[in-house]
Amino acid sequence: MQAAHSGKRSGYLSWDDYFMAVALLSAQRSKDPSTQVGACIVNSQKRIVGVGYNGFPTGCSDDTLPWSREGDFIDTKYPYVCHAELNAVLNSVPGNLTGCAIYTALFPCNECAKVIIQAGIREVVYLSDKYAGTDSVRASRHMFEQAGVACRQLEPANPVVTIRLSENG
Ligand SMILES: Nc1nc(=O)n([C@H]2C[C@H](O)[C@@H](COP(=O)(O)O)O2)cc1CO
Ligand SMILES: [Zn+2]
Repeated sequence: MQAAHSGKRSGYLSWDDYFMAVALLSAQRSKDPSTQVGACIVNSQKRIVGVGYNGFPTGCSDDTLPWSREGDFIDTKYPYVCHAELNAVLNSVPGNLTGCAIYTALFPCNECAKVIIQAGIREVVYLSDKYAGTDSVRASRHMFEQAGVACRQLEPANPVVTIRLSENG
């Protein structure tokens, strides 16, 4: 006989972990061999209004454009790749992002910081800050501070979130 449940399930995902996990799941779509980034935009009603990951613009081939990090600028991924945060904003459902939060796997660069601020997003929640100290991140932090966009590093309640797509194995 199954035990009767008298209370709610424990161990469910917190909102923060849930939105970051959605960002990280989106990152799994990235073709970038070195850094996969995902982002998830959430409105004040805790509804997801946009997701994105880093990749080349629509119609630009993942197989012809370069994924290299080094060499002449034109031969690297950097001039071509759209960052996860930019894609999350551009992919968002038509409407207003004012007052939203963006969950991102990696602290935003200065270009995405401008997009985030101009879109009216008021909070940045990030996991990794692996490029802290670079000019790009310093400029982002400077702009976020001036624009009053709050930034916080997520301390996940659940360090691992498992998603099983098959009942077997
Ligand atoms: N916040 C970010 N969002 C992103 O989507 N990216 C993307 C751009 C590249 O595709 C990749 C960084 O590549 P690498 O320099 O670590 O090999 O992550 C990078 C940053 C860092 O500012
Ligand atoms: Zn960026």
